[in-house]
Amino acid sequence: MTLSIENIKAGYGKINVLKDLSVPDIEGGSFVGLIGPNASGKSTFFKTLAGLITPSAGKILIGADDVTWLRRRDRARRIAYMPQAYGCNALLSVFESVLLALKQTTGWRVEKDNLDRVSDTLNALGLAHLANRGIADLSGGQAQMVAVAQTIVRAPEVVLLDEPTSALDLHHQLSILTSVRSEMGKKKPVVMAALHDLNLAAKFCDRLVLLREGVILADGPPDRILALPEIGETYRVETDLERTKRGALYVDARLPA
Ligand SMILES: Nc1ncnc2c1ncn2[C@@H]1O[C@H](COP(=O)(O)OP(=O)(O)OP(=O)(O)O)[C@@H](O)[C@H]1O
Repeated sequence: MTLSIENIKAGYGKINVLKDLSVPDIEGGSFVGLIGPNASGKSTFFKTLAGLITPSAGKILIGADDVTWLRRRDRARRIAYMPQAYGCNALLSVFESVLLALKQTTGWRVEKDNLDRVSDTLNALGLAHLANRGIADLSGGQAQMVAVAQTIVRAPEVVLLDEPTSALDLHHQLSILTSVRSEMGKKKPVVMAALHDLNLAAKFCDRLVLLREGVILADGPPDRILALPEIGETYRVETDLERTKRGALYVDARLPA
């Protein structure tokens, strides 16, 4: 399975945000980082892929299927989206909320298989100990990890995570992205995550797409993209790309003198 995004234009009413945006040939099983400064259009891009915004031009293809005009509910079976704001005050336990996410695009009859799938997802993300907690009573970081569970539980073909680590401490940033990667090993979905931390993006992503003002400036492997002068220009900082002793990429950023 391959996801291809071709010449998408989209925005809000007369406000044009995404200007002819193409991301071709994203192979199933790859983890793509969407990077770019505040207001560059990352969430708008995800909302367009998820069917919450209708593009004025362009195509979204999963394999040979054109899903651009698929109804939102049908599309949700194939593309799961975790928005940036995910708060919930419902009187549901964590387990129930993930089960609800699993069942929202199918009938409501719950099979044992569904319960196993919820348990497996919570286990995989290290959240089993929270299963019976009320979702309204979680910390910000716990709620964010549960939102990731709600997104990946259906094992869709495309997973869109809008800043999945913004509320997480260092340990949980690494553990949630490691778990997402290892879950990907099974069904090989395309995973796209909007990430502000370029070092995390370098560590986990196979490919980075750099967005500025609704235009893609660069698209390629992290070691090439993060070395481009466009990175510093886009974020309005000075950067150097280094390799640590362990071989990891490290973006050293500072404000211009
Ligand atoms: N509902 C809306 N109506 C009008 N304009 C909007 C709406 N939502 C977003 N925008 C505008 O679209 C542009 C892109 O916003 P978007 O949320 O896609 O950026 P982003 O890259 O996700 O930003 P951030 O990193 O700050 O989350 C911004 O100029 C924003 O003000």
